[in-house]
Amino acid sequence: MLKHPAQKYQPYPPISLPDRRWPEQRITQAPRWLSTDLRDGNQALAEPMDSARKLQFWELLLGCGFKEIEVAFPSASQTDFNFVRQLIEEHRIPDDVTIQVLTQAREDLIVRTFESLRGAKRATIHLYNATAPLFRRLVFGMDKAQIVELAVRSTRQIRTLCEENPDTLWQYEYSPETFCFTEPEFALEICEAVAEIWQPCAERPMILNLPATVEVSTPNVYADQIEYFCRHFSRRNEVCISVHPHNDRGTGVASAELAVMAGADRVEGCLFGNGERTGNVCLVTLAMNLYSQGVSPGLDFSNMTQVVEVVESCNQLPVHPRHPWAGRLAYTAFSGSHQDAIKKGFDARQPDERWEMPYLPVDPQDIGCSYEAVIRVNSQSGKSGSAWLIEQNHGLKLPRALQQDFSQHVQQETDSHGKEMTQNALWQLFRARYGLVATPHFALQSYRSESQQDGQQRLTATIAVEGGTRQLEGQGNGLLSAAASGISRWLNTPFVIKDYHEHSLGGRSDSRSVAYIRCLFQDGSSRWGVGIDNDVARASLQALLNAVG
Ligand SMILES: CC(=O)SCCNC(=O)CCNC(=O)[C@H](O)C(C)(C)COP(=O)(O)OP(=O)(O)OC[C@H]1O[C@@H](n2cnc3c(N)ncnc32)[C@H](O)[C@@H]1OP(=O)(O)O
Ligand SMILES: CC(C)C(=O)C(=O)O
Repeated sequence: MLKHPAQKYQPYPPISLPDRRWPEQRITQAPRWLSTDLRDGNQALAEPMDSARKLQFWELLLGCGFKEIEVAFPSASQTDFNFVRQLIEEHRIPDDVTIQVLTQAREDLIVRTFESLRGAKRATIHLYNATAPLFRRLVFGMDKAQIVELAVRSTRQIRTLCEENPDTLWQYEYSPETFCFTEPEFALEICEAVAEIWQPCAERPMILNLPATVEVSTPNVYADQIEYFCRHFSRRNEVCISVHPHNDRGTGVASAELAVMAGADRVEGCLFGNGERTGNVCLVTLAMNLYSQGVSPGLDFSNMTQVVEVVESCNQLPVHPRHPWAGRLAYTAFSGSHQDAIKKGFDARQPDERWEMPYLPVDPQDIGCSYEAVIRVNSQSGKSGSAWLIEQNHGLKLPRALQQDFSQHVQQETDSHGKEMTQNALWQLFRARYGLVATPHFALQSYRSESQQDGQQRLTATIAVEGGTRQLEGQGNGLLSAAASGISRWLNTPFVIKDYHEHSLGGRSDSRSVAYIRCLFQDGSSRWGVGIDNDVARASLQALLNAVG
């Protein structure tokens, strides 16, 4: 890289709009959406979609609720042409959906484009030509007037062809490609000239699409350009202003949002930001950003996992695991303090309340995800993460001190191999540590307890130990203290019960109880045991045996 990049690169001059109004605006309703996955997305793939993949993507877009879909560049390839024919001839286009196709401003290509649309009930013809100085000079070798004439001539041809095919409800879209680095006055001039030919009105709808073909400025500059255009375009009320942000600087989403604040009515983009170079703006992100603010996006991503799978398969490109809202790690916390806050959030949550959840701006269930992936455990995790998983998967509500104790074992384990602990591995570790195994070291077989006249309990129990059995006898002011005194004598190890907790195990079909006991030994060490049984007394006694076993 250069030490002095200014010798090679310069910023595009920002527009002067000191009385800009967009910073005060709020987005309170969704814009019109156009998916260009099957056109701009498709043209950026190493292997463009065949008709089967296009059809699968088309069905997905309909399922998500898109009403405007750019389906092809019909004059580009037979595949694209045939796809448009297939949609029309097989009556695959719902009445409330408009297909859109793109063409260059070239007579033969426009004719071919119209051929592809024969018989369509409604369609948008999308014409583009680049307007920026660099492209005028380098690509077209034309001056401003010639560039305007190119757009005007093609618009006239398109209008004539539309009039010759009155059975289709036509909409016209014109894109001054490279709008974002075209002189603002010239972008206005060429759009005025095109609109003069088309004569937009309710019967002849028109979209002016102002693309950030290559994202070259900060999003506020793009917003200024859009606001300037909206304020100065003479037929503003007769046209729909659309934006088409690319993502070269990684700020495509911000550009689109600020452009909508600046007056844009419509946004073109692709699912998960596929498209030329670093992609088109991601429509999933835009829609979910609105949703997270309580604004209905008019698109449905209730089954986000399926949307990701279909898009990955059609584009043959992966969706990044940390992609906003949709990546498989987008709702996952590995780190301890995040997990702790999330667990507290879920513990405090009341049904039907407004969503207030630390680190989770939307409820993963709204997009079809379970809470399972919300917390995953590795060496960065603390007590709450493991406790959450044990509770979610097995219904055990671990007392705080046991959470801390278990967390140390988890930490040792994850530090030893440096990897994530699966939910199963976590549960196996818990069982092994606290005695929830098929044959505990000391296993309660049977017990009998009697209340004495002096109020004391007398306990007699049979314990399976190392292949044999052992009789245990003890007395105390309750069942557990009777067991503790018997065990102390038997093992010749004095200890006291420091913690005792029990609860029933959740669901109606589950009548079991779980007991948690911590024993404090004379040398200051302490150990936890856990017992689960249909009988709460048996659960407690086994928990005690597990703590000392
Ligand atoms: C920003 C965007 O995404 S725009 C959409 C881009 N998408 C695509 O290009 C995908 C489909 N394109 C294609 O299949 C081909 O480019 C075709 C069929 C359209 C045209 O193919 P070709 O005739 O071989 O031309 P080629 O691809 O080389 O295009 C360059 C020519 O078109 C001209 N051109 C480029 N854009 C336009 C336009 N919008 N209107 C008119 N002419 C244009 C160029 O000036 C150049 O002309 P020249 O050969 O006289 O110098
Ligand atoms: C054709 C236009 C809208 C385009 O794709 C772009 O400018 O990126």
